[in-house]
Amino acid sequence: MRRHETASGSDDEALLRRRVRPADWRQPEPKALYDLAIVGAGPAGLEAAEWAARRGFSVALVERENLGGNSLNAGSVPSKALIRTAQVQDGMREADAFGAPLPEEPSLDFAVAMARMRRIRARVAVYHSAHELAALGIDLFFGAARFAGAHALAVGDARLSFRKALVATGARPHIPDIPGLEQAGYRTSDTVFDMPALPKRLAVMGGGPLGCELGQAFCRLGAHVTIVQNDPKFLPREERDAAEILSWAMARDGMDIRLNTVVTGVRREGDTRVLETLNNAVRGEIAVDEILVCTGRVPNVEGLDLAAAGVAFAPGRGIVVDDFLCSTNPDIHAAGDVCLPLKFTNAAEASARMAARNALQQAGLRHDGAAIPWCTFCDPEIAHIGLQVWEARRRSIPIKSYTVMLSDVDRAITDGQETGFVKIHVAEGSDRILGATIVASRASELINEMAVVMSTGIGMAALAEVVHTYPAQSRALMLAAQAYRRDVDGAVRPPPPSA
Ligand SMILES: Cc1cc2nc3c(=O)[nH]c(=O)nc-3n(C[C@H](O)[C@H](O)[C@H](O)COP(=O)(O)OP(=O)(O)OC[C@H]3O[C@@H](n4cnc5c(N)ncnc54)[C@H](O)[C@@H]3O)c2cc1C
Ligand SMILES: NC(=O)c1ccc[n+]([C@@H]2O[C@H](COP(=O)([O-])OP(=O)(O)OC[C@H]3O[C@@H](n4cnc5c(N)ncnc54)[C@H](O)[C@@H]3O)[C@@H](O)[C@H]2O)c1
Repeated sequence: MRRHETASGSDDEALLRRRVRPADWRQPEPKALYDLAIVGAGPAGLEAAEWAARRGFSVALVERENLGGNSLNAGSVPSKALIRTAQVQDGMREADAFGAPLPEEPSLDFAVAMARMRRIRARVAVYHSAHELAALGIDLFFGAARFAGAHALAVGDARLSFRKALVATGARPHIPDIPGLEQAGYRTSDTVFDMPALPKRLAVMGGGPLGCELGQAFCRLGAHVTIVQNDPKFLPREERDAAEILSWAMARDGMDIRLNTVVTGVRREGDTRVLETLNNAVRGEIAVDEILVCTGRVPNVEGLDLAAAGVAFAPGRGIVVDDFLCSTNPDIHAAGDVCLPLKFTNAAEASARMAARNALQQAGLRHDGAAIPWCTFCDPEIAHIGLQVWEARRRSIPIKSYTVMLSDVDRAITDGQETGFVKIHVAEGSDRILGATIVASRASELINEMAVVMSTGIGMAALAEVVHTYPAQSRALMLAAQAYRRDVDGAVRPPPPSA
């Protein structure tokens, strides 16, 4: 990062546009037949296009908006850039406790924070820019694609004939049908990164990864945030103790938490938006300046004329695919948010690589979400891979869990980041690791060690022997594995007799 950021972001916006949607782009002359035609250039479409082009297949890639899709333009990248500013703010508030008091109260220049986010977005865009893709030999078309038969796409006047196709059209924010919401006005992840000023009062609807990440970030930036979740807990996909730590952390930050609460209506009073809520039988109201809707995402299947290609889809679920990511048309696969229940950038990329290999090389790879790690980038971060405890119970899989609290990990203590735990689930009677949940300041990094361990089949016995750096938070994983060793050994063995 530059030492002195400025609020001027127009150069970065122009740079971003040149990379993700150049104004002077000339559509290529379509080839007679493409090996692979891809609809959508988000993480899934880009991954498949680059994988196939590098192996010599002819590729057409169609994007109706901006290269990079949701992840680059209004998802992972801008959100993490803003979350980093929120962390810096929070760190300054804690500075006294580290013996490094600030000379004055920390303040925030929101315009500079947003300019930094735009600069980062433009910078990251370079890796998959239009010119990079063209240099790889990919025929890139801008425009909305629709199927014009089982083996053809139409983009404006162009007709793209293909041997195989991949639908990677992603998803968009789901907007709940709440009386008055539309008239009152709201933001979603598509528009929140364009906010000109930090709202004084912000209501976040939805306590999934999106609502929790952005809610906590805006709170730390200085907004008064009320988060409304219709479920009894945040992050319903996560284990209860992980979600409870997050609830506690958000409350400590000063967020107003409304669990088990539904918004029944919204009205506008001048510049104020008033949410009418219901918690059990109790009615309430929340007055705010902005509403951020974070209530899930719905797959983009409209306007594709999927019926013309014999591709079935289910409302809410998206394109129907089999275990090999093949749609009901054997020559059309799908990948990413348009067909997966786990809507993450890494899942989109992994599924696209697999779909491309299945389509073009008949690789026969079976898609299995169990190998996908994910993380919610709150403080503390909450990461998971593989089996959940509730899932094991539902499927009657006997498991044993080994937990290490971060407050017992030296590096977490030295850093003052003791909130959280590492929990590894093992198949009972063996050392086979089936899943892990990590709540820690760096859970997004720690979970990748579990991904390596699980994908290579390393068990708890071997993990206990792997030498980790000292002090490091990742030693928590080693300590959990050593707890397993002590468990199976029955007791700590006596030291060997001295020679
Ligand atoms: C705020 C936010 C933060 C997130 N943070 C993370 C994170 O930290 N980590 C993580 O792993 N995931 C995160 N995600 C999720 C992640 O962004 C998505 O899972 C990912 O972008 C999905 O990739 P995709 O390629 O399937 O779809 P998308 O990124 O949605 O791309 C699909 C593309 O298809 C195009 N398209 C659609 N229809 C057509 C058509 N008819 N013709 C041509 N083009 C079309 C769209 O314009 C779009 O560019 C976040 C999401 C949000 C909203
Ligand atoms: N770090 C990450 O990987 C990351 C970050 C942000 C988003 N994402 C992905 O983007 C997608 C969208 O995220 P999301 O959090 O919006 O979706 P989500 O479906 O995971 O969570 C939405 C939450 O909103 C709640 N909800 C639904 N309707 C509501 C209503 N009317 N009022 C109050 N609460 C309501 C639900 O109970 C749910 O917990 C997800 O698939 C997520 O995985 C990932």
